[in-house]
Amino acid sequence: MFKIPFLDLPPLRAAAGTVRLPGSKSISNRVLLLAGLSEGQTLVHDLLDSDDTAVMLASLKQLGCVLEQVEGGPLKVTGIGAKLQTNAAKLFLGNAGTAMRPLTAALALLAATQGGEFELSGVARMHERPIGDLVDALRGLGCEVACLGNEGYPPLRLSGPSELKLSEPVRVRGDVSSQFLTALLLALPLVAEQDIHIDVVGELISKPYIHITLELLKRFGIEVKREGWQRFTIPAGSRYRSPGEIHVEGDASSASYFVALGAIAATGQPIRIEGVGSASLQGDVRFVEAAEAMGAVVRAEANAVEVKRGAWPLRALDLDCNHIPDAAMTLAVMALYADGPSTLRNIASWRVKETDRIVAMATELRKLGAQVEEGPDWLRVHPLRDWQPAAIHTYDDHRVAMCFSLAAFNGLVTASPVPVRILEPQCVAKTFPDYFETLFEVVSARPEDIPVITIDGPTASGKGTLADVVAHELGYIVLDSGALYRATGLAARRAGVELDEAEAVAAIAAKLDLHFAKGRVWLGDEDITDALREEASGLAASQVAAHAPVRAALNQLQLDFRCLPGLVADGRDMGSMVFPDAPLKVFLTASAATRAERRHKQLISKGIPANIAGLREDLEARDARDKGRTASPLQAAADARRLDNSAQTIEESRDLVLSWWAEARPFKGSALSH
Ligand SMILES: Nc1ncnc2c1ncn2[C@@H]1O[C@H](COP(=O)(O)OP(=O)(O)OP(=O)(O)O)[C@@H](O)[C@H]1O
Ligand SMILES: Nc1ccn([C@H]2C[C@H](O)[C@@H](COP(=O)(O)O)O2)c(=O)n1
Repeated sequence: MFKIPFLDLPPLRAAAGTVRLPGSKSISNRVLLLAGLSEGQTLVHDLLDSDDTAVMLASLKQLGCVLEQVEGGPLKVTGIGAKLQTNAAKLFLGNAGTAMRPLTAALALLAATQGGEFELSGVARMHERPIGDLVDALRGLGCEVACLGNEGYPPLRLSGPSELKLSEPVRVRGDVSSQFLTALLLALPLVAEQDIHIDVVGELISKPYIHITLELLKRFGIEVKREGWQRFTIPAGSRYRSPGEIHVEGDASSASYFVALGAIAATGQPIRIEGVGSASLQGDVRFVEAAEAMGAVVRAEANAVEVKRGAWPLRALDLDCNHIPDAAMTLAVMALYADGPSTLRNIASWRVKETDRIVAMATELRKLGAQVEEGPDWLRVHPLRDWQPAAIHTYDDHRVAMCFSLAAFNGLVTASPVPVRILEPQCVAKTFPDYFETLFEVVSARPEDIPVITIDGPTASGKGTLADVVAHELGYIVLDSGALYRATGLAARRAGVELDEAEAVAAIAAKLDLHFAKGRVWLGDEDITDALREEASGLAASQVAAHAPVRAALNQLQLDFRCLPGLVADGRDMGSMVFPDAPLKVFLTASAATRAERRHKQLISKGIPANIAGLREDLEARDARDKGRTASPLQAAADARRLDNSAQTIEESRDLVLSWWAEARPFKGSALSH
C-alpha cells in the first residue's frame, strides 16, 4: 500500500492483463457477523483484508469470538452461538457502515434479551452518517438505544434487559440506506421465537444488497420469506447454523475500476478480472451493463469477466444508478471520455456515504477542467478535452481515490496529457489496500512520461541513502546502478575473467542473472547483498565500469527500471547519460573528509574494521578513476542541481530535493498542490 501524502500518476496509455480482485467488503462483513453469531466453527476463505473488515474482526474478538488465521489459508471463526460472552464492551468501528449497522442491531437485541451495555463509536465522519431509521426501528421493538452525540447518529449506547415487542411488524425506512434493513435481517434471527415480520416503509433502494443479505442468511440456515420488497418474514425457530466453510466472492464494486480500464484502454489484449462474474451474488456486477452501454466489449464467465475497448470515444450515458450505487462513481470518470454529456440519476445515497460523494465527485472533476452539473440526486458530467493537472482530494473515501486513477488516461483524448495527483492514496485500505500496485501491473505508460529523479555523485556522498528516502516519500522505485557494476565485477571474478578484459567482462554483464527483491540482491540463487557492499566490490566495480562495452551491456537493464509510478536512480551517469530527459537531476557531493568519516562509521557499525585515512585514500582513488575515464565519466549533467550535503542531515537533503521536485511538477499553486 502507498502510505504517502500523495501519489502522482503519469499519463497512462494502455491496459492489458489479469487482475485478481480482493474479497467483497459487503460479503466479508456479513459473513463475519453471521459466523460470529453462529454456534461452532466457520472457515472463511478469501476474506477481504482491509480497514473495514479489521474493525469487524476486532469487535467480534471483543465479543468473545475466537479467530484463528490458518497460515496462508482461511480464517477460522468460532462463533458465540447467539449467547453473549461478555455483557459490556466499547466497540470502535472506524468508518465501516457494514460493521456499525448490523452490530448495532445484533447487540441491541442481545442486550435486550440477555442484559448488558455496549457502546459503538467510529471516526468523526461515522458520527455524521445517519442511523436514526435503524434506531427508531430498534426502539419500536423495545430495545434501549441511546444516541450519545446527536440524535439519530452514532455514537450509540445499547443496553438491556428490556422487553421486546415482536408480535407487531417491525417498521423500517428503506429509502435512505438498505443497510438498516440488512442489519435487522441479520440480527432478528437472534430472537425469532415466533415469526417476525419486517415492513419496509418507502421505496427500498439498493435491492441487490438485500439480495446478498438473504442469500448469505440462507447459507447460515435462515430462510427469510419475502413478499415483494415490502415485507420480510423471519420464521419462528430460525437459528444460525454454520455452513462449515464459505468462500467470499471478489468485490464487484472494486471490479468496476478494471472494467472501466478495459473499456478505456484495452485496445489489444483484454483486461481479465477474476473473482466476480455472471454467477456473482453482488448487484454491482451489473456495472458491466453500464460499461457495455458506453461501448465496452465484455465477455463474462461464471467467476470472471474480460473487457476490451469497443466504442471510442465512449458513448454518453443517461442512467438510473440505483442498482449500482457504489460502482456508479466510476461512470462519472468514464464520462470524461464520452461523446456527449452523461447523466447519473437516483444517486441520493451518495450523500450519506464515506463523504458526500455528489459534492466530492463534482468538485474534483471540475479541478480536472470538466464541466459538471449536480442536483439533489443526480450528476451530469461533460466530456473533457482540455485537461488540467489536478491534485485530487480524496475525502478519506477509497472510491474517490480509485475512480480518479482512471483520469490518468487523458492522453488518449488530448494531445497535451497531464499527470494526476491522488492525495492521501492510503484511503484505498478501506476495501482494496493494494489497488494502485494492482493497477500498475496492468497498465502502461510511455517511458518518457514516467518521471525520473537522478542522483549522481562521488562515492559515499550519500546517494543511495538520499535516493531511498526520496523514493519512499513519492512511492517510487529505486535504481542503485552501482549494484549492477558491483555485481558485474563479482561475477567476472567468479568466472576467472580479468577485470581489464573489456569484452569478456561485457559478455558477463550482458548475461547477468540479477534479481532485486525486498531490499536484497540475488545473483542466480545466491543472495549477494552483503558481498556487494564490501569495499573490494566497490573497487572492482569502478574498474569494470571504465569499459565502454560494459556500460553498453548494462544500459538497457537500467532503462528497464523506469517503471510506474516513477524512478529515483542513483549512480555516476544517471543524469548525464542514462536518463538525460529526467525532469530533476541532482549532483550530490560532500567533502572527502566527511565521506571518509561516513564510510568509516558505516563499516564499523557492521563490525568491519576500517581506518579513516585508508578509506579516504581509497575513495579519492576511486573518484579519480570514475572522473578520469573516457566512458561516461562521473560528472554533473549540465542541467543538474548541485547539493553539497557535508553539513546537512539526511532529512534536510531529502526535504530540499522534494522541494526541487515540487517545483518541477505541474501541480503548482495552493489549490493544486498538496
Ligand atoms: N546527509 C547525509 N546524506 C546522506 N547520507 C548520509 C548523510 N549523513 C550521513 N550519511 C551516511 O553516509 C553513509 C554513506 O551513504 P551511502 O551509502 O548512501 O552513499 P553512496 O553515495 O550511495 O555510496 P556508494 O557510492 O559507495 O554506493 C551512510 O551510512 C549514510 O547513512
Ligand atoms: N552509474 C554508475 C554507477 C556506478 N558506477 C561505478 C563507479 C563506482 O565506483 C562503482 C560502484 O558504485 P557505487 O555502488 O559505489 O555507487 O560503480 C558507474 O560507473 N556508474
